[in-house]
Amino acid sequence: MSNKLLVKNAKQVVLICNNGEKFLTKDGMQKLCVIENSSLVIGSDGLIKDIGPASTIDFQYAGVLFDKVIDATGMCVIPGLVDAHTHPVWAGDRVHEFAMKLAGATYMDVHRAGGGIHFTVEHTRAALPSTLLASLTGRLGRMQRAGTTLVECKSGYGLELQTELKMLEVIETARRTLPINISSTYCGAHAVPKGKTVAEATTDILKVQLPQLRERMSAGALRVDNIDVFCEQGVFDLSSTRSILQAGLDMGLNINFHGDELHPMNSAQLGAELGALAISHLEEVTDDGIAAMATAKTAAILLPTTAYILRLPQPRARDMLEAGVIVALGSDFNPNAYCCSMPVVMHLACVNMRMSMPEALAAATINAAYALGRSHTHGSLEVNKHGDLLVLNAPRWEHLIYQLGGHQELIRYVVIRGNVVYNNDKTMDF
Ligand SMILES: N=CN[C@@H](CCC(=O)O)C(=O)O
Ligand SMILES: [Zn+2]
Repeated sequence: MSNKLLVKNAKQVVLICNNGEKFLTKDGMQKLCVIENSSLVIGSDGLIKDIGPASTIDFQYAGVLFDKVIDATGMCVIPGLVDAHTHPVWAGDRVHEFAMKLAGATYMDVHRAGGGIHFTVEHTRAALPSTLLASLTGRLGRMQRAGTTLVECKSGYGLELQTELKMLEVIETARRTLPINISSTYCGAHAVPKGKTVAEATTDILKVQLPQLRERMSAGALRVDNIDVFCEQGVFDLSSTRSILQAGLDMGLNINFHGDELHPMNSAQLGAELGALAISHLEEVTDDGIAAMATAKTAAILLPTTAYILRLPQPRARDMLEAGVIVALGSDFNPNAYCCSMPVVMHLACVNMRMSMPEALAAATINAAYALGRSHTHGSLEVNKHGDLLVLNAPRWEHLIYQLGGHQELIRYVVIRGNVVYNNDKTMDF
């Protein structure tokens, strides 16, 4: 059988790491593994078969058949980007709320007034699965064209069994039919539904929603990877968060939840204690929380768009990095933060959170893959990992971050498992 793809003669190939690391911290994030004038081979199984100097690969593969050859002369190759936090299934946009927030309303002002998540819940409950699937497909396509090849997708705009399952089923259909890799998250505790107390909502999740989910998962109808809770004042408190996350863990789900966003809740300490794979947001995390996450190897998924749009204090990326926390990035795509682009997210992380460009790229590849439990197969260009990569029309990879909003011109090809899923022949010469 012929190999799927040869990407030849790239100016730079950014491997990220090359010793099977599952994540990078501290100095490891500063010194990414980059090789020059190199080629990469993806085999018939869609996995990376070989990476090396262009002349060596030319010699070794002389006469070997490839389904496709990309001449990457003058271009760069990086791993496909990993978006570790999105809410992409919903109906009803919130452009009107953006205007309210620009005029001074806070996120919780809008939420308490029955808008925010509640507005989206109302529209998502009423939407047909086919409508949700069509908009999800469009959004995932946009993300893919911006370089995302693995994305976490949450439910959480149902807050009751039927709509939560509808959302997870829509995500499942996307996972089975689209090329983009998906990590699916049950987020039934995204808000306390109108008319219910926290205790009632928690009981519904524990006694109704999770058992039904478990049943569908064991029947093979649904694959769900992670469990999420919005642990926040006025949403789910620490003790209800604990019981929901523990129940998810007992079902085999990875813990990956919203914590310490608007108030210090000790979410980081709770996550570390429960062995959470990741906690998102953390704008209000304490020093103790940071230390607990570093020790537990719980990844911090930082979301630069949230702090930017809501004008919140920035997450303390530098303190986390210095403490040895595994820092990852996500777009937080949702009706509040309408951003599909990880290159924009990396740019914001560098400018507003003071990360370096190598740190941002490590956070958007290997560390984001770790946060989703996928860093053994994704997040770096290493032999036997998935052949998911981007070819950039630029002589140095840093252009993808430096050129704010420039990804539409810079990304020449997006490749998933050796297949070109986006060929941007409109790219201009550098
Ligand atoms: N903070 C909670 N959840 C989302 C926002 C969801 C929404 O506003 O619809 C977030 O991560 O930013
Ligand atoms: Zn979120």
